[in-house]
Amino acid sequence: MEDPKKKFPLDAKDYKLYEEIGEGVSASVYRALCVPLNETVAIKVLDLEKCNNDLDGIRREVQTMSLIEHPNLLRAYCSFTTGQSLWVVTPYMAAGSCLHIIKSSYQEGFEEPVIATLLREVLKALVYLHNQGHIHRDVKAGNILVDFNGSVKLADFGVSACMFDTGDRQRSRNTFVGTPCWMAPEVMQQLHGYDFKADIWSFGITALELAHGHAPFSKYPPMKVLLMTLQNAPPGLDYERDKKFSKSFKEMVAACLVKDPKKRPSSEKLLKHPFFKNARTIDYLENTILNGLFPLGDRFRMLKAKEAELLMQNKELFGEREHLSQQEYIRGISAWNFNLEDLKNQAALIQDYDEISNTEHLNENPKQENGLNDVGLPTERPSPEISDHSDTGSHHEDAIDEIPDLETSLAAFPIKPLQALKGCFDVCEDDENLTDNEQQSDMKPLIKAEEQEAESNDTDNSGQIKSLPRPTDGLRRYLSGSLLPDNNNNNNNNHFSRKKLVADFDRDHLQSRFQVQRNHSGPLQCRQKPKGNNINNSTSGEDVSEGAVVQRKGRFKVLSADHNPKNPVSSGNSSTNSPISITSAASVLPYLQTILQHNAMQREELLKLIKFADQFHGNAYEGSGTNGFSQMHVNSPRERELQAQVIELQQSIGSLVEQLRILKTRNAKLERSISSLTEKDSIQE
Ligand SMILES: Nc1ncnc2c1ncn2[C@@H]1O[C@H](COP(=O)(O)OP(=O)(O)OP(=O)(O)O)[C@@H](O)[C@H]1O
Repeated sequence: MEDPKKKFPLDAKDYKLYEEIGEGVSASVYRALCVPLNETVAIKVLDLEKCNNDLDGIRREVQTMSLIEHPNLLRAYCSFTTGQSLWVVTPYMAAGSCLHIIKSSYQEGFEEPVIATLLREVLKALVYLHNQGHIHRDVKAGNILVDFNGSVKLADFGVSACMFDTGDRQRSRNTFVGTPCWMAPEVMQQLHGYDFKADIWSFGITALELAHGHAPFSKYPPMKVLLMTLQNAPPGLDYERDKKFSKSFKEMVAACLVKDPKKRPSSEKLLKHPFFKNARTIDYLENTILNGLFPLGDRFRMLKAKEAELLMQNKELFGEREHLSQQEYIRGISAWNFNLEDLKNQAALIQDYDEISNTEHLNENPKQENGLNDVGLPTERPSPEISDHSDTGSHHEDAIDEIPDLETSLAAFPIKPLQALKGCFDVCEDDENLTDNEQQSDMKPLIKAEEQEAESNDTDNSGQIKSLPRPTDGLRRYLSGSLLPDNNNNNNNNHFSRKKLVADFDRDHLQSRFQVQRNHSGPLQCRQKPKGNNINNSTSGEDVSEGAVVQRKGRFKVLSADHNPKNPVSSGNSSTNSPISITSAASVLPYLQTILQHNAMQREELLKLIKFADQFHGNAYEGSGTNGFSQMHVNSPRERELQAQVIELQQSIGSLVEQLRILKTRNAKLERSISSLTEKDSIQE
C-alpha cells in the first residue's frame, strides 16, 4: 500500500536512473531508485524542448496524476524539471503494460478470467474518474499497467479531460483525441461533442484487444481505421471465431460497442455486468500471466530489438520506400506521427475512384440510404447480435472486403474528421513547381507496393512477396505500438513532407500561408509556436483547419469543434477565425471537384451508350429526345431488354444530373464564402 505521506524528493540527484522500460509518443520511461527513500520508482522523462509550447497540457496531466487517489489509477508521487526535461515520478509497475505482456508472451490474447480480472480493475478506475468528472480518453492495453503482485493501474492522463471545466478546457471535449483504433465514433465525428461514454467504447475495444492480442483494425492505417469505425458494424466477439469466450463476455463487449453513446452503459452500471462475476482476485494474475515473465527492462529491450530487426529486414527487402510503409505497420497506430509518406500509404489503401464507381454500394437497406442512422451516425450493418455473430463483427473486422468505399464514406462521413486528418497534413510549398503528373507518378509506385502487399497478405498466392518475411498478422499485430524512436526527423521524411499532395492542392494552396511546423508531440498536448508565420496572434498560428488546434496527439492535431465554420466571426479575434474558415471550405473543394468531374464523365458515357443503342435500332436520335426511347415501337425481346436498359440509363442520368446540380449549387456557395473570406482576410492584412 502506498503511503500518501511519503515525501519524494524534487531533485534529480536523489534518483538513480536504471534501464528504459517504456516509450510513448512523448516520453521515455525508466526504472529508477529514489535513493533517500530506497524505493524503486518509474520516472517518465519528457523533453520539454519538444513540447516547448504545451506546458499547460503537461501541467494538467501531472496535476491530474497528483490529485487522483485511487488504487487503480497511476498517481504521480511528484514531478520536477531538470535541465530541459520534466521528470514525473510514479510507482514502478514491475510487469509493465498489458500491451507489453501481450507482445512478449500472449500474442493471441489472454484467457477470459484474466481479462475479466484486468477489466474489472480498469473499470473501477473509470468509475472513480467519471465520478470525479474526468474522461480518460485513452483507455487501451498500453495504458493498463500491472505490478508484480497483480495489482492493476490505469495510466496516462495526457489526454484526459474534465467534464466540469469551463472555457477553453471545456471546449477540448469537442476535440479529436485518443488513439484511433480505440476511439469512439462520436469522438471521430466531432459533431455533438462527447462524454464519459467515449471511455466505455474504448473500454470495449480494449476488451477485444486483450481477447485477441490486438485491437480491431490495428493493421490498417489511420484514415482507414476512421472510415471503418464509422461505417462498419461495431466490432465484437465473434460467434465462431471466439467460441472459447462466454456469452456474458460477448454481451459485455457488445454493450460497450454500440455506436450511439446514449445506449452504452455507464461505467458504474457496466461494473455490475454478470461478466465481471468471472473476475478473480489479483493474485490470480500473479499466478497466471505474470508467472515466468522476464524483467520488464529485458522484455522492453527484446521487443525493441525485434522491431528494429524486422525494420532492417524490410528495408533490405523492400527498399527505403517500402520500408517506410512497413514501418507504418510495425510502428502501429498508437504512435502516429504524421508524414506525407504515411498519408500516401493510406491513400493507396483506399479504393480509387474508378473502382468505386463500379462497385455495388453498401447501403442496400433503403432506410439507410442517406448513410446516417437516427442518431446522425453513419449507418452500420446489423449490429452483431450475440446469437448471430457469425457474419458480422470481429469475424470480418480485419477483412479487406469490409473496407468501405471512398464515395460512400464521404457521403456518410461527416467532413470534420476528414478535415481533422487533412489538417494534419504537413505539406509545404517548397515543391509547388512539381506538376500534378509528377506528383501522381510519385504516388503510383507506392500504390502498387501497397496493392501487392494487400494481395500477398490476403491471398494464398505463394509469389515472391508472400514468401518474404513480413510483419503480417500475428507478427504485425504483435509489434503494433511504438517501441522505436520516431523517425520523423530524418531527412528522408522531411523530403517527403515537402511534397504537395495531389488531392489536396486547393486546400494546400490556401493553407500554406498558415502552415505550422510539424510537431512530434503526443498525448501531453504539445503545441508549437508557428514560426515565420504571417499571423501575429500567437495562438492563431495553429488554427489552420476546421477548428482551432488545441492539441496534437501524435499525428493528429486536435481541433476544437466548437469553432463554427458557418460563423467565422462567431467569437474572439476575427483574424483567427477567417483563415480557419477559408481552409475548411477549401478542403472540401477537391472532393466536390472530383465528384463533379466524375459525374460529368458518367453522364457522357451514358449519353454515348444511349446514342449507340439508338443507332443500333436505326432510329434517328435527336439530342434531347431521350424520352422517345420509351415510346419506341419494340419488336424483339432483345429490343425490349435494350429499351429497359436505356430507360434505366435515362433515369440514372436524371438522378446524376440532379446530384450534379446540387453539388454545383453547393460548390458555388462554398466558392462565394471562400472569396468573401479571402477578401476579409486581405482587408485585415
Ligand atoms: N509506472 C510505470 N511502470 C512501468 N512501466 C511504465 C510506467 N509508466 C509507463 N510505463 C511504460 O511506458 C510506456 C509509455 O508510457 P506512457 O504511456 O506514459 O507514455 P506516453 O508518451 O504518454 O505514451 P502513449 O501516448 O503512447 O500512451 C507504457 O506503455 C508502459 O509500457
